[in-house]
Amino acid sequence: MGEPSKDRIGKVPKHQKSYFDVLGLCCSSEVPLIEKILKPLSGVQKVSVIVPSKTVIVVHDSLLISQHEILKALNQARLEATVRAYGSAEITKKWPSPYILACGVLLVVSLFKRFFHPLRWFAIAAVLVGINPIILRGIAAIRRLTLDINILLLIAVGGAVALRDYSEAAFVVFLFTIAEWLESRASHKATVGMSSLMSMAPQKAVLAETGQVVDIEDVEINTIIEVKAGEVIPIDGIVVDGQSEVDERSLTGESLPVTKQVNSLVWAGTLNIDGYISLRTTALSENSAVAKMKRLVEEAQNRRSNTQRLIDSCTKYYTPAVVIVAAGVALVPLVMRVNNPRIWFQLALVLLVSACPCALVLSTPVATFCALLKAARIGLLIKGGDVLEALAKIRVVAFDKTGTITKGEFKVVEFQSISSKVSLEMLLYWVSSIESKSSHPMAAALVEHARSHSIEPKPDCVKEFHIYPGEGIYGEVDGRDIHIGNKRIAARVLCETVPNMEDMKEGVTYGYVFLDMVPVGTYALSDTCRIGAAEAIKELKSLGIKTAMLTGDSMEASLHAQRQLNHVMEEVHAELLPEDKVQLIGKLKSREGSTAMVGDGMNDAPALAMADVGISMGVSGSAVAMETSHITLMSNDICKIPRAIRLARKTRRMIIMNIIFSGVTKIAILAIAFAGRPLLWAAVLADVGTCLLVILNSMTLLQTKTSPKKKCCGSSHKAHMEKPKHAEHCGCQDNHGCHDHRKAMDERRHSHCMNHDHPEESPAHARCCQELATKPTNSSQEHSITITDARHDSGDLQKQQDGPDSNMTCENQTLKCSSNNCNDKEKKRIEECCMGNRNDCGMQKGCSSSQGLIVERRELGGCCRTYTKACGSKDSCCASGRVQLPEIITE
Ligand SMILES: Nc1ncnc2c1ncn2[C@@H]1O[C@H](COP(=O)(O)OP(=O)(O)OP(=O)(O)O)[C@@H](O)[C@H]1O
Ligand SMILES: [Zn+2]
Repeated sequence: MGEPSKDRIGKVPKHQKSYFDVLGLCCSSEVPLIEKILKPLSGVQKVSVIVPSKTVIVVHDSLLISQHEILKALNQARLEATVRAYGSAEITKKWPSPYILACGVLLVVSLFKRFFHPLRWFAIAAVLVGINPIILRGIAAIRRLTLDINILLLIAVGGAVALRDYSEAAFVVFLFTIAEWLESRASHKATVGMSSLMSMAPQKAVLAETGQVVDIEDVEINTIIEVKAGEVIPIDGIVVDGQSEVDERSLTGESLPVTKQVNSLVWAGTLNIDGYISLRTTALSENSAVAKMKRLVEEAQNRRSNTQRLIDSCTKYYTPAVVIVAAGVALVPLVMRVNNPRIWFQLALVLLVSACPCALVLSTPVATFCALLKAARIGLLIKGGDVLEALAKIRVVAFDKTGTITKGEFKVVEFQSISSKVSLEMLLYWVSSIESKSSHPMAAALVEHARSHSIEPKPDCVKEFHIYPGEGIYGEVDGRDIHIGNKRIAARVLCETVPNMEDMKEGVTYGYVFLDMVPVGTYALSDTCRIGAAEAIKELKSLGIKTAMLTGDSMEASLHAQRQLNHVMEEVHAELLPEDKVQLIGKLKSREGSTAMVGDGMNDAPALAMADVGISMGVSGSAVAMETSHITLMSNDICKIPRAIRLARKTRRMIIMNIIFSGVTKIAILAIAFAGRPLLWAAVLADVGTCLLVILNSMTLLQTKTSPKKKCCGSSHKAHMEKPKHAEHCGCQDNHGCHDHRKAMDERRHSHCMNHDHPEESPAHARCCQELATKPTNSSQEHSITITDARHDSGDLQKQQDGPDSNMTCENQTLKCSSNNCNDKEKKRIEECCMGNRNDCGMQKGCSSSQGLIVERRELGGCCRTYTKACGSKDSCCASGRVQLPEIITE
């Protein structure tokens, strides 16, 4: 991170990234040409060519070479390049050029030569009018000593004219130019998708102190910047002032706004919907999550898949080979003075045109490009075509437990001192101080537990600190050696007898605190499964994929999770060290075949790297996991895994289809030609037509839903019938029915609608808010449907986990509450239930004190907000937060 800022201070080289739309970029056989042109230019550092969207990205030193000079170099080669303004995709020509149209008209006129013979000269005119761009590009290709489709076509046209087949020549010119135009129109759509990714983050930021507008590249870490309502957040940061709803769709694919307040993390490229916030930046703009995503998507385009490599290396020999054969077919009969050399000559021309492997070369990259784009739109970052290919072949998916299958939001069920010499306060102080240095999800819960006992952790008092992966942590506080962790850590401190905790609640994770070699404290933590988890796994099963759980947690805790999942997981492996996970992945690979691993933490990174496909959770997840993985789920929604696999399989089918299609048409044309009917126009039509069809076919990947039959939450649920209504309600397009925090989301939407007005944003949205204002009862009813359903989704699981009451009751109560019928007794019950159920309202997570941990705030967004805004007092969170709906609106 130090390097770029040095650059800035020194002001010497200024790296610039320029985007060019290059219309003359027809297939990937032109990629080496463009590289040949640009790479030798001084100041050009990196060139990437994205064929499907006809984009060339150049990283260059703007002092040595300007955008304009690069443009000139490209256009000298007749590549029809234009500079793309930041993020905007140029609208390609709506209509074909007048030359193409004139060419077409002249051609049609010439077809009447049967009735009036001189009309055939119109065909020559058509050729002359239309051929200009082909000639120019052909000349440029010759200068570069390459053989491309333009030259092949020129030979073919010249040959047809020599044979006095004027109409044939005109047909070839017209078909080729019109098809090119069609292609550029088709790929424009892909370009738009691509640039919508690129334009996500704005280029300027506003400094909060001075109001000065600066380039985002010049913003250092820890700068305070401001973002007004309706603006896109320019750089990743932590909110230091204000609160707002933020639309994170561009990053996570989730369409419901997330509430942000002080200490929330916000990401560049997400939209601040309705509030004024100022934030402290946590990254340089080039390292923000969205910049990383952009980089990855761009790199993904350049990473060729195996199929593509195969095709590319074949076509290297294909074109010259066909040209040689064509020359042979034309010349040999001539030399041998056969009777009818004309037919052989025509055959040679057909062969020449067929020598262009355009469609074949396009078939993989275009499909891959569309699939990657589609994936990015639903919040899945796939790092390349080869990953997509590997994903289609997956036989087993292994999941890490904590933070992947489960939410990773632990509750402290039990925390006690077991030594008469150590008070509970002392124990809490030691544990929280040490844990505050750890990023393990358990650490957050323990720290929060101490806070709830009014004990502030003092990380500064921790002298030594060490993490034992899979075991726990060690720290030296005020001269005392403290170990915290599981049974393994007991062995490490040579403590032989671990306190017995068998009578604790089932399914919790036990932990021990050791002072030197003596156990002084015990605790138990519980975690719950993500709501979509069981469905996601079931869906994988329906795709014929095996699933396994690999966890560092105890056997009891993992079996408990397995029970929550209704035993859908085929294998459960517990108490694993990071290296055990790697070994197991290796075993799964050799036993079952291609294996994917899904994980979140640092401990999983080696296993993620070992797997054929490593999938990491979330932008907020560990950076190491994101780097080593092949796929990143931008939201923590594991339902997207079966979706991704479906998309990958579909893409594979698409590619195979494309290859067969383009191959078969070529062979058919050649077969007809050899059978004695060499049709030049048919060869051109087949060539450009297949190109076009391959593009259009791949494009369907962008449009269609990747989960056609079953959504992972189970389509039988009522909520899915409600979804259209729901979607319309807030103006959101994406399906988010199976979202992990459906309920929380709904609350967010709810509070979102209650707390702002911005009709200009989206009419549907405004309608939603109006509806809420005028018909509180109605809307809360709709609200409650979703809640019921969320409970329904996880109903069986929750029952097993918490016994008959708690969660379910709480939700039922809220349900009643929100319909405005709460009596005091009920309210009381709800309060109690909320107290015991932190995930519901976030009360005990420090919401009210506005000092909660960042991650928790992020997760708890909606509730916190409703809560602080509406009721302001701890005890009435769930109870009155929603009941007071109408009042808030009139407020
Ligand atoms: N910071 C910590 N504080 C307390 N205990 C810890 C800590 N880190 C690890 N442990 C203990 O070590 C065990 C294994 O941790 P590890 O990170 O390998 O796996 P995990 O996060 O529990 O589960 P998974 O592998 O499914 O993510 C934990 O279950 C916990 O008991
Ligand atoms: Zn919605």
